[in-house]
Amino acid sequence: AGGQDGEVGKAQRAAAEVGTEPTIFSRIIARSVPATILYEDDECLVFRDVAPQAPVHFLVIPKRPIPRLSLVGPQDAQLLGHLMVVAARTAQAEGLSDGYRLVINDGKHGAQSVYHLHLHVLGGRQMSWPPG
Ligand SMILES: CCNC(=O)OC[C@H]1O[C@@H](n2cnc3c(=O)[nH]c(N)nc32)[C@H](O)[C@@H]1O
Repeated sequence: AGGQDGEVGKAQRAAAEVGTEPTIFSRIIARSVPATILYEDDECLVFRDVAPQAPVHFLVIPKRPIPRLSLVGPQDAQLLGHLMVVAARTAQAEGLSDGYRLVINDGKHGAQSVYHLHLHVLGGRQMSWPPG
């Protein structure tokens, strides 16, 4: 969805509000907003994307509300590694044996629209390259 009201437009508006208030993902963690949850532990939550861009499309998020990847430091390495291991294990559980796309969008040019760090896992169809 192009233009100002598409994901990129949403991303540009969201970029202006980074870290000002809790995101929708904090509400999903708190269960005050519903989501189809695939996995949870002390450090992270995995749930299906509300607007799937592939037959399988889920998000892996840390419970700590890190706004975006460009803000992480060495102290986050263990957590970031955990998110990737959980992404891989959940992809396997979702039957993505033919492979999948793992995406982290950072900031305006990355079309990030929710400023709570999240890993996208998309699978179940042939992905293209380069990404748009
Ligand atoms: C567009 C890529 N850049 C990005 O930042 O992705 C954010 C991702 O979060 C998804 N999403 C937004 N609100 C909700 C919600 O209430 N519930 C769920 N289950 N997913 C949501 C949205 O569809 C997008 O893929």
